[in-house]
Amino acid sequence: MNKQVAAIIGGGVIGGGWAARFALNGWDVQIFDPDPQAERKVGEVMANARRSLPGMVDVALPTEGKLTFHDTIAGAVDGAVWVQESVPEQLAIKHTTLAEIQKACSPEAVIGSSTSGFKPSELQEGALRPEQIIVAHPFNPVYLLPLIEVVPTEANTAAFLDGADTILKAMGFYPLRVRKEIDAHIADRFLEAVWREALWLVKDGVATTEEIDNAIRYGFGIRWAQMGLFETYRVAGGEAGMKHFMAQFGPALKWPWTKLMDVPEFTDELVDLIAGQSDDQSGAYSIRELERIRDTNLVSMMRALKAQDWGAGALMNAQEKTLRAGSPLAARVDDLDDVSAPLLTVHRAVPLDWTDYNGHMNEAKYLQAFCDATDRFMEMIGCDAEYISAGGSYFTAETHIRHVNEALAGTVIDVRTQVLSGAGKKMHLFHEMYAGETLLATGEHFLLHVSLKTRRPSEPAPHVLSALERVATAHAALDAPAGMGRAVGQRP
Ligand SMILES: NC(=O)C1=CN([C@@H]2O[C@H](COP(=O)(O)OP(=O)(O)OC[C@H]3O[C@@H](n4cnc5c(N)ncnc54)[C@H](O)[C@@H]3O)[C@@H](O)[C@H]2O)C=CC1
Ligand SMILES: C[N+](C)(C)CC(=O)CC(=O)[O-]
Repeated sequence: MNKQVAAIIGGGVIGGGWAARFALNGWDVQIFDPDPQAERKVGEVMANARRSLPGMVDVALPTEGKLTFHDTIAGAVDGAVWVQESVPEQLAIKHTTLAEIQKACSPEAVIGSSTSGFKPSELQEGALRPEQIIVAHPFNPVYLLPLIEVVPTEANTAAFLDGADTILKAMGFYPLRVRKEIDAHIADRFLEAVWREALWLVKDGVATTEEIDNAIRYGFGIRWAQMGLFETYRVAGGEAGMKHFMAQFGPALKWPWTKLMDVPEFTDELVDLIAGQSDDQSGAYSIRELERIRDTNLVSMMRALKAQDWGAGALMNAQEKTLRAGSPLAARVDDLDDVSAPLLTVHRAVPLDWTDYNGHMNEAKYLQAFCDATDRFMEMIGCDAEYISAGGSYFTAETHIRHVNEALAGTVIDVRTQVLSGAGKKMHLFHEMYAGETLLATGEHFLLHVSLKTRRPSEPAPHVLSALERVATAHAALDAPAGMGRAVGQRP
C-alpha cells in the first residue's frame, strides 16, 4: 500500500521535528531546505526521535516512512497530502515560500505554517488559494509534544479543518483550535510574558539563568505539566476553590509584581550576561546531548501521565486504542480461523523509561513485556477486564526468563506465545521475544486460574476453558521450544 506523503519546507529545528513525527508515524517525507547541512541536521533529529518516540505508547507505530531530500519546493510538494512550512520567522520569506508551494502542490493539500507569531490572515494575504493555508504551530520537540495550535480564518472551511484535525490526531497530536486569530496565538503569549520577566530578573541581578530554571523545574513547571494554570489555581484555592483563590490573589495583579509589557533593552551587555550564565549552567553538554536528556525526561514524565490516564498521557492512551483496533493485537481466539502457530501477544517498541545504566532494556522490563504478553493472551481467551471484574482471573505461580540478546530504546519487539499445556485450572505458557528474526529472550510461565473472591484456585468459566483448550490442542503439534524447562546454570 502506498504511504501518505508529507512535504517539509524548511528542515531546521522545527521542520526536522515535523519530519520525524510524520516519518515515524508511517508517512513518506519529502524535504526541501537550501542549507547544504540540512540532510545531516535532519538525520541527527531523526536519530534522537527514533530512540524516544516509538516507545511512547505500548503498541508499535506503523513502519517508518521514507525520507527524501529535494532540490526544489515543487519536487518536495509533489503528491503531498500535508505541506508544513517551517522557514525562518519573517513574513516576506513566508509569503514567497507559500507562493512557491501553492504553484506546485495539490489544491486539496493542507498547508500548515509553523509560525510562532504571524496570524493566518497575514499568511493568506495575496495567496493563490487562501483556503488551504492554516497556522499549525507546534512545540519543540515536535516529535514528542502533542500540542498543535491550529489557527484558521474564515477562508478555511469546517470540512477542511476537520480533515486537518483528523490527520494530526492520528499522529498523536492534540490540535487546539484557536477561536480568534491573534499575534503569537495562545501559548507563545505566556511564554513571552515569562521570558520577559526572566530577562528582567537576570538584568536586575535578582537571579541567574540557572536559579530561574530551578524556580521553574522544582516548582510550578512540573505542576503545570499535569494540570495547567486554572486547574492548579482551583486546587490552590482550598475547599472554597477558584472564587477564594481569585479573592486572595486578584489584588496582587495591581501590585508591581511584574514588569508587564516593559521589555529590557537587548544590549550586547545583557545578551553576553545571559549567554555567559547559560554557558556556565549547561555548556558542559552539546545541544544534541541536552536534547537527549530532555527527551528521556519528557518520555518518562509523559508515560507516568499515561499510567494515570491524565493530560498528555490520556491522549497517548487514545492514540494507542486507535493503533490497536483492527490489528492482530485486538483479535480474540474465537475470531481466529487458525491458531496453530504461536500467537502474537506484544508488538511494541522499547520505551526510553525501560532502559538502564547499561544503555539497554533493563531485565525487570523483560518480565513486564512477558506479563503484558500473558495479559494479552488471557484477554484473547476471554479472561478480559469484564471477566476479571466478575471475579475470575489467573495468578502466576512460576516464571523462568532467559536473556539471549539485548534490546535498545526504540527497537520494535514482538512476543509470540505458545501454549505448552492448558487444561482445567492450569495454564503453561512459553513466550518468545523477537526483534525482527533475532531472538531476544524467552519467558516460561505457569499460571493457575483463581477466584478473586476466595483467592483460591478455581475452574475457569466454560468459554475461557474451551478457548484455552483449543489453542493448547493446536500447539501440541508444535516442537517443544528451545529452552523449555531449563534450570538456571544449565548449559545450552
Ligand atoms: N525553534 C522553536 O522553538 C520554534 C519555532 N517555530 C517556528 O518554526 C519556524 C522555523 O523555526 P526554526 O525551525 O526554529 O528555525 P531554524 O532556523 O532552525 O530553521 C529554519 C530552516 O529554514 C531553512 N530555510 C531558510 N530559507 C528557506 C527557504 N526559502 N525555503 C526553505 N527553507 C528555508 C533554513 O536553512 C533552516 O534550516 C519559524 O516560523 C518559527 O517561528 C515554532 C515553534 C517552536
Ligand atoms: C520561542 N518560540 C516562540 C519560538 C517558541 C515556540 O514557538 C513554541 C515552543 O516550542 O516553545
